[in-house]
Amino acid sequence: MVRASKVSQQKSPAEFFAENKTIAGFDTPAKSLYTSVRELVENSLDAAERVGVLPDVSVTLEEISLERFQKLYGVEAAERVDKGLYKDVETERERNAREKKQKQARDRAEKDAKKKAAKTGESVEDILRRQEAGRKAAATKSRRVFYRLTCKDNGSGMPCDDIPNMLGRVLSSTKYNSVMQTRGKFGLGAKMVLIWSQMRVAQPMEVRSSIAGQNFISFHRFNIDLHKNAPVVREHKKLQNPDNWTGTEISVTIEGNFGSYKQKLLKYLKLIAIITPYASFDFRYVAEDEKNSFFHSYTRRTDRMPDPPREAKHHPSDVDLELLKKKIAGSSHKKLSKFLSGEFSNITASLAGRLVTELGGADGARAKGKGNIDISPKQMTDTQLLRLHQFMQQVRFADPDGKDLSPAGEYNLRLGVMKELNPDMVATHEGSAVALEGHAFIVEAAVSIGGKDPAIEQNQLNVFRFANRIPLLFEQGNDVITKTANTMKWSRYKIGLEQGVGVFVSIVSTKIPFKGTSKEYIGDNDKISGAVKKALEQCASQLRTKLAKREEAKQQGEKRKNLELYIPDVSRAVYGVLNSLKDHDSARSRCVRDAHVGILDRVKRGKLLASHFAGELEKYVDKKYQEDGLQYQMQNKKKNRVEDVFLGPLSSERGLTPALSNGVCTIQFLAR
Ligand SMILES: Nc1ncnc2c1ncn2[C@@H]1O[C@H](COP(=O)(O)OP(=O)(O)OP(=O)(O)O)[C@@H](O)[C@H]1O
Repeated sequence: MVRASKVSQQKSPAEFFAENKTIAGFDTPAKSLYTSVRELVENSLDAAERVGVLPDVSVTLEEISLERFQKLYGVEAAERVDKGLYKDVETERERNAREKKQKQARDRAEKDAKKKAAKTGESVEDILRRQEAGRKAAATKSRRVFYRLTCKDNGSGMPCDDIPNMLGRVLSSTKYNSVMQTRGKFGLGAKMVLIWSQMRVAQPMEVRSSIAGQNFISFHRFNIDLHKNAPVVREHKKLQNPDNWTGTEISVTIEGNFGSYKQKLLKYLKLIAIITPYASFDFRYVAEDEKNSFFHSYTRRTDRMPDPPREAKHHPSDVDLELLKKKIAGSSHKKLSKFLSGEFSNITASLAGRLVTELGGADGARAKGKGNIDISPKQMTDTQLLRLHQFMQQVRFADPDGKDLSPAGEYNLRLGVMKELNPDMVATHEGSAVALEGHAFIVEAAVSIGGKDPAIEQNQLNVFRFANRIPLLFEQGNDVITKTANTMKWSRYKIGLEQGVGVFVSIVSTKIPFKGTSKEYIGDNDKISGAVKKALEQCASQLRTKLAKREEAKQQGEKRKNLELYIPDVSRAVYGVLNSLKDHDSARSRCVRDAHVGILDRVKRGKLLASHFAGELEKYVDKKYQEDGLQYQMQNKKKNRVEDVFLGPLSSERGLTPALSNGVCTIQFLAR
């Protein structure tokens, strides 16, 4: 018989997430390293944008080998005496088994290498050497490695007293209680970085931060007491701030595996640079072996930051009873109608009046002559509240308009794609706001064709997803954006995949319906899918027009080239005929009209050569194509065709002198 445990147990949120860290994106050491960088970078961007500052974010990742880690933190292993205790010391049996296995693997590899060599012409030795290098690299990847991760920004900074709570207490955030587009959402990310550190490294997090107008930098070192879900501050001091720096620098030591996630991490940074071209990102990797260190800089390409997102009110259709009670408790409205119009979006004063009258009737108050229900919300009984909530679910409210959202904007999206990937062609579109469960969302998209960047693979659709301007890199196949992009009939728009097509979709909303707390993908949803499709179709139609124009220009060019090809032969032939006629008087009288006598004379005197004919023919071809071009433009004018023209930013940075361009031409201003 199994006895039910009599002792009831509770778990703090910190303990829960420590035990279930996978749901927050902290799976393996490699993924945890990636997620840690991501969480800190996204907090930095939120912090800068919140105060309207162009973000400068720098990330440093310093590799710390196991040996150095042990020395650094004084945990060097004592000399081994009882060797049998250690799992990395082989027993006799284990060694024999390993050697046997290795021999079998070697024999197999040799056999395979011989087969491959016969096929490819490569030498067996080369193949084996490469395999050995691969094995060594895999062995390196499986070694335990630690990293000192530091992320510094120029954002809002954090009030000194808030730091331990905001970063050392799970489920604490300044982004709760507001209906607002933010990257952060759960009040979890930075704390998970510390919890991950505590689980493998047990070192505190260090935070330096200063807010505007503060003449010192606050410094904190702290851990989380998982059981109490509370910060444990180990050191707190005020440092001098001679440069009046505002921002935050968070530093933590974690276990990780950069080798396995290097490409993922760099892709993440590239994508975040695409969607935030007004930010500058530095990524410095400091390896144990200096030659493996590197530095990547993603430069700011515009000072035009999207208007920051604004706090919106809750939409009445997305309000549950608990939220209703909370809002009532926190409000000072004396009348229900004022409460409704003051606290919720899409309820005007007149609608609030209608709602209250209707509610009074339905509630029986009006029918019983007890006056209406426009009382203080705080005096409402539980039944009245339940009734109000149900009523709010039945009423048809206008959708939220999305005015408080902050999409990257077509300009930024185009600029980001151009600066990071430099494709041959790109089209962008920003859709209008759509509502989903009381939250507005906007889909913006870019579709690119070609380019040499390895991020765009040829012969396929390369889908890049963003949600609230965060790149989403995992669960690609399950995401609504990928699924929608894959159902598009690209050939209908004359878009072939040969050159590699890039599909960039960014969704912003006051509530992104992520699947899970790790914010990795958005599940299937008809409304989102419909809006994504619409945006992609718009981009695809623009590209079809551009491709048609390019094809037309190409054909013109080819025709011209073909004509030009004949010019030398034709000139030589004409000259040859004239040259043979010049001395035959009978021919002159029979075939040559007066007007041509001069030509023959000039040929005879050597004043007219084949090169002159070639020159004239070239002039003719030139003129013809200028006239055709003019005619083409006139036709377009008649059809009142308007071309999109884009003006690049005035910047002295390399490769970005301002340019006016459309599908036909580019005017480049040279900065002097
Ligand atoms: N670099 C920073 N600058 C200013 N404030 C910060 C910074 N990093 C974190 N914060 C503050 O700490 C809070 C907690 O951050 P945390 O990453 O734990 O959660 P979040 O960003 O609110 O949500 P999510 O778990 O979805 O990322 C944030 O809401 C923010 O107020």
